[in-house]
Amino acid sequence: MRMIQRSEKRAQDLRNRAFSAETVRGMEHPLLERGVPLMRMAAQTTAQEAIRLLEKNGIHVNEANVVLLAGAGNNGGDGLYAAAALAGRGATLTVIAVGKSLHSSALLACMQAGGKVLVLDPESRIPGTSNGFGLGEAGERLEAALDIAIESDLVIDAMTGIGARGPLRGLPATLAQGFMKRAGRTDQENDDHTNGTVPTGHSGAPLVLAVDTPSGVGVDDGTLPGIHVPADVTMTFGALKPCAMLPPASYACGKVILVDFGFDIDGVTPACESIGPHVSSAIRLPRAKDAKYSRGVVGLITGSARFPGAAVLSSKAAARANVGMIRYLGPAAVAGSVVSALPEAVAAKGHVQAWVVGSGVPDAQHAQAADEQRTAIRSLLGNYDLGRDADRAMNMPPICVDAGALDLLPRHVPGHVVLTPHAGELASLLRRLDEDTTRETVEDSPIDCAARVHDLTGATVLLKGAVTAVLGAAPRQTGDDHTTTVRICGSGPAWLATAGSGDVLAGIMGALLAQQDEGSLQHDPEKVALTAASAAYIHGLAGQIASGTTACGWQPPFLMDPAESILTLDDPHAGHPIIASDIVEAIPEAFERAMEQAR
Ligand SMILES: NC(=O)C1=CN([C@@H]2O[C@H](COP(=O)(O)OP(=O)(O)OC[C@H]3O[C@@H](n4cnc5c(N)ncnc54)[C@H](OP(=O)(O)O)[C@@H]3O)[C@@H](O)[C@H]2O)[C@@H](O)CC1
Ligand SMILES: Nc1ncnc2c1ncn2[C@@H]1O[C@H](COP(=O)(O)OP(=O)(O)O)[C@@H](O)[C@H]1O
Ligand SMILES: [K+]
Repeated sequence: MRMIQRSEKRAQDLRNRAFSAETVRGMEHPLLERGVPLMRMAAQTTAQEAIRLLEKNGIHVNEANVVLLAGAGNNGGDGLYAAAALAGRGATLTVIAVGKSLHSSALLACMQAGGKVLVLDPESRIPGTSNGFGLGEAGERLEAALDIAIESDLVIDAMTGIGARGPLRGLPATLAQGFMKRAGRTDQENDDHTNGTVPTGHSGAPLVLAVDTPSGVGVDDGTLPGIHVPADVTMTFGALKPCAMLPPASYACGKVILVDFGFDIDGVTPACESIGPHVSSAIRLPRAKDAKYSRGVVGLITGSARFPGAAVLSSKAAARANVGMIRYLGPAAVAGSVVSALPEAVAAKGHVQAWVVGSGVPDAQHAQAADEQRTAIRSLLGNYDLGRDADRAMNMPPICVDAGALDLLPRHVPGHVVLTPHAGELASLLRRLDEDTTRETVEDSPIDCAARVHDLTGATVLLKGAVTAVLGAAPRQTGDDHTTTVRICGSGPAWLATAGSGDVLAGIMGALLAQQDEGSLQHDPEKVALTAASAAYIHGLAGQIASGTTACGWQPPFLMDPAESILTLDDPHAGHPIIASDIVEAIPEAFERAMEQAR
């Protein structure tokens, strides 16, 4: 098989961009026209990974019991050829046919290699198998299929790939439901399997290898619309699909291996993108002629008598994140704590290049009627109200609106207003905008909900989570009156879920906004989104450094060439607990690493 020619840039683009199913089909087309055997390439690499995965778990392929869940489409075809290769290497193979038909030549290959086929649909017409059984027998066959699947070493899920439409239905849904129940696998458990680690021997249940996409995930929108089969490893072909990048579907993919088919992705618009490779463009290196003011000044109205720590953490984080100075402008008592923890902080008014407001400030529900901080923030945010004075709003410095300031946001603001809610805060924001939303809705459809807030307010929205999503405006395309880019950042380890972590992010955000050339963000929402995502990336990297792990919310996939044999995939160190102050300490090294990664 031919080797793929791949520049470093193409490798980065492949690993950090995901394309819709339709776009992927468009990229497959010219290769299929030229007779490139894509299905064989997909199958061969899948078989290789199956062997590696089994061996990693102490099972040699010729002793392995493998079950293939095969759908009627080409995804089933990929799976059948892969399974045939495993049977050819001595594995005991059972094919469970969930559709009315199977890819005929791939099925033949399986049968010739000694695979047994168990058909579940009484109305199926599959050559070489017994047809025409009744509903009673169908039920028995389903039970038998589940028994075999649960007792196997490896389940290869080839029910649906990019041809999936809507939630899983019919026999694939029933089978998935039964399998998940017997395996005792919950979504929660699979969340724990992300972060680039392959679980070994989870409660004796079989390993799961997904072909192209786990069956049941929302391929294009990254949702989990119903029952699905979470995978330990997903082998995906040609290019990443959004489900391998966007939460919550990305959590169901496990470790992702992308087989490079040689698609020409240059100039093809991705559906979503991970920030990784672009972070350094948001970092302004100090210059010979710099003085502290030209490196950027951050103004903070954060913390409160109740949460003075948030003022300290956000100020310290901003001060460490490559700016010339920070101004702390909260109440005198809190300013005292800030200055004693950070003598570098200036507690006096003056010009700033970016603002951070709201971290550790009470929201409307918890504040006293005349809360000093909220009054100051309300008055500052009023300047960003496009409905009041658009010129003024456009000329204000960029601002990070966090936590308690989110409910003070004017209805229409420019893109250089960056909101940093977590799921609960985004739900409250949507309710304030008259949308009936709960935290659960946001967790189920985070991208959709964040896009909604961006559409309704105009602000750039950074929704925090294990995978953080940034929704901001994209350059307008001809014919479109509005487009939105979806950027994700998955550099943060789960150790970041600790009190004050969000305050640290807000500080880093203010510092990154402040160090962009003055006036450059106000008319460049694309750059704002990139800067916001970069702040989340550095925050995540600092979390990795502080906790001693490289396991994180989203890892770019491993790239594999069809001609390659077996990859070595190391599991990351688990790391150790941290407090928010540890993240602050690690910020300078995170900057260094981000710049090194760009070289
Ligand atoms: N083009 C190529 O040569 C290459 C393609 N490649 C591979 O092909 C895959 C795409 O193949 P595809 O287009 O055949 O669709 P596929 O994912 O098999 O799904 C169709 C089947 O799913 C079923 N189904 C759908 N929705 C469902 C639901 N909600 N619930 C239940 N069932 C549902 C649907 O049933 P139906 O709707 O017809 O009843 C039909 O049976 C791609 O992901 C990659 O793996 C690679 O090998 C590279 C070369
Ligand atoms: N499981 C996780 N994995 C990775 N990062 C996480 C996880 N949970 C939270 N984080 C990150 O930690 C930060 C928590 O912020 P926030 O919810 O505002 O907490 P707090 O208010 O306690 O500071 C966010 O940046 C978020 O993305
Ligand atoms: K699949």
